[in-house]
Amino acid sequence: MKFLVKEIYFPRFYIIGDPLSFGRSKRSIDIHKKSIIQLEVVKKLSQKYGTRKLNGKVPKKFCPFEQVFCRSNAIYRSIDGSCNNLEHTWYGMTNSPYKRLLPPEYDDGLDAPKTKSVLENQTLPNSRLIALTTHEPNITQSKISNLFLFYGQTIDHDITSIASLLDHNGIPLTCNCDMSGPICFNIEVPPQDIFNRDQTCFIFPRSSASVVNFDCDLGHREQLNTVSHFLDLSFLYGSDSEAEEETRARVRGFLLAVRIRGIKHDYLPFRNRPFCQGLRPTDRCFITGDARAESNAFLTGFQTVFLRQHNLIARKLSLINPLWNDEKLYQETRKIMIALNQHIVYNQWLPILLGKNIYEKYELKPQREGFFMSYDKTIEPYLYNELATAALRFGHTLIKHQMSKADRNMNQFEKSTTDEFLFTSRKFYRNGTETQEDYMRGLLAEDCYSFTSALNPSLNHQLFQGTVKGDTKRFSLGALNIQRGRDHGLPGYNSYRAFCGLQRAKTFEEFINIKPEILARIKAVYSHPDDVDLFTGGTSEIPVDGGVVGETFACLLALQFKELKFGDRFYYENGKDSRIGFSIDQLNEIRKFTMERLLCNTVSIDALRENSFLMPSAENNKSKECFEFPDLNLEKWKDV
Ligand code: HEM
Ligand SMILES: [Ca+2]
Repeated sequence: MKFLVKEIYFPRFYIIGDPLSFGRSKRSIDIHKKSIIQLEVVKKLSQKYGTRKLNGKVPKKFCPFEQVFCRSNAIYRSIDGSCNNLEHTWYGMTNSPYKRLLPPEYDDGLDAPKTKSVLENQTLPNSRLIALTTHEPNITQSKISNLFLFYGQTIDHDITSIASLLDHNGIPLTCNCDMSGPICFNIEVPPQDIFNRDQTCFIFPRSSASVVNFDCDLGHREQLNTVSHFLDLSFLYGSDSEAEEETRARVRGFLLAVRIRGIKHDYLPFRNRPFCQGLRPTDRCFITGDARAESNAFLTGFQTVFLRQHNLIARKLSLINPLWNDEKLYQETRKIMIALNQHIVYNQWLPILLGKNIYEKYELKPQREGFFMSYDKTIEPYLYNELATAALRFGHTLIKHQMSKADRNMNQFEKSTTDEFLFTSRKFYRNGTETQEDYMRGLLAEDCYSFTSALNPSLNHQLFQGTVKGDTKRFSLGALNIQRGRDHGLPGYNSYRAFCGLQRAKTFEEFINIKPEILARIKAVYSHPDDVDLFTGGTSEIPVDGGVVGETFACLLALQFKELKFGDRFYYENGKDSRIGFSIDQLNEIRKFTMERLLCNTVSIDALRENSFLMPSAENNKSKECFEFPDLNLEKWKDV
């Protein structure tokens, strides 16, 4: 095995030891500190003046954000998303706060996690009790492939990573069961939890705090997104220049990769061993644009697929344009890659997620020809807090308890439970190089669960059991998602129903798009319809016609992806600025590209279903040879 360029000593590191604290960025430390000061002041002011709607700004000295200056003639996206919007240069950039659809409902109106029921003097039910009652596992089948699901996670990692609390050295703050107060919002283990009787709590460090926006308006506790909010493949290229530097090979536009003699595919490069903390000394972990790439084997597979496709395009472009230097090759390849991915998201993934009606209503479908001329600079292309904390987590309910790998003939083998796929990068090389291909083919060969509130037992009862060295603590993903919503002060599910034009329920029975057997579980644990948490209510809905998720999540997701399209100056179809966009010939090449072609190029595979996001049981989804899926003709990028 050899590196594309020599192995370098990388100063930046990710610690793999703490599975809850992925959103790490040293910037968040300063932002958190200043935001906490601001919150204390705002709390005092609101006590004194009795108002929660405070006008005014944080004094400049205490505002963690500064003006972002841009080169007006830049023709490529910046690495952190800044300068996308030329009037509001910070819109959507790395380390900026989430925005919200509805104002938060913190207990004190500003900062304290939500614990109160709408019923006087009552508290919300324990998050773990809800997870036990309503997210109880069951077995379902679907027409959707695991590929659809884990591509979803890959997309999520492009657009959101909630900042965790870090100490001044950048190490995540952790909690123990005796701690409470500003940092820990632990979940008590209820007596009904027969799976976790040996624990007294599930630890829960709160998310890092931010001021409410870049302008530093006085206001409530907000949370911080540590990746660029745009769909710009930041999981591959990084969300800041440090990460970009790590991942680039600085040769012919390539990303750093490992080549193995006699094998045509690239592999993710290794991080030097001292930096794989939490893993065993002989284990290896990878350099990628996103710290979470290690968190499960399928996600690592997708990271590898995108790395391979980047290097394939860079290599071809360097032959077509021999005079282009590394920088030009890298930037042009990155631009094409981001476009290909946006095309797959908008053309193939979203219609399945949302169903035809909502997909069309929100104008998400790419055009068949011509340029898109509706870029709107007034849109703030930020992630909504509600999406990061609830709606984009829809995928958690689709993850099977057991998943298998598949060989070249798509025969499944070696079924393993969810837990066995987590933090398993070491396995990728242990049995030769086929392992990674096997995981990717496994995604194609199997369906995921259908959308119900159920979470598989590994996730709901024993998350991370045994995956993290020296730590036997178990978590519950259901409880974590609910608690995260409360940590962020999210209003209840009923408010989002109303936001999306559904009826606001006055009684549980008015949740008419929730199946009676699920509703019975909700009623058993909640005292009032307004108390139902967004994750729980959203995942309990019957899926929309022809889509994967229910009506409320579909509405939230559609709105988010609409804004990421209309509010992204570099959206691949945008023809308003010819200096930054593609030529019409190039754009038409991108329009030919599909997820199937991506896999044919990057995974050892001979044939694929016409729509690999769907199982063969879906109508007319026949298998096709790879050569039948067109690739883009890079000659259209030849300099003349
Ligand atoms: C084996 C697979 C998976 C595991 C073990 C897992 C586990 C987790 C955990 C522990 C968190 C952090 C929870 C918190 O502290 O608030 C998280 C966050 C999240 N997960 Fe998953 N997840 C998996 C797959 C997926 C999939 C398939 C999707 C979507 C299709 C998804 C979407 C998300 C999103 C959007 C977040 C929030 C990310 C952020 O903004 O920080 N996950 N997941
Ligand atoms: Ca991004």
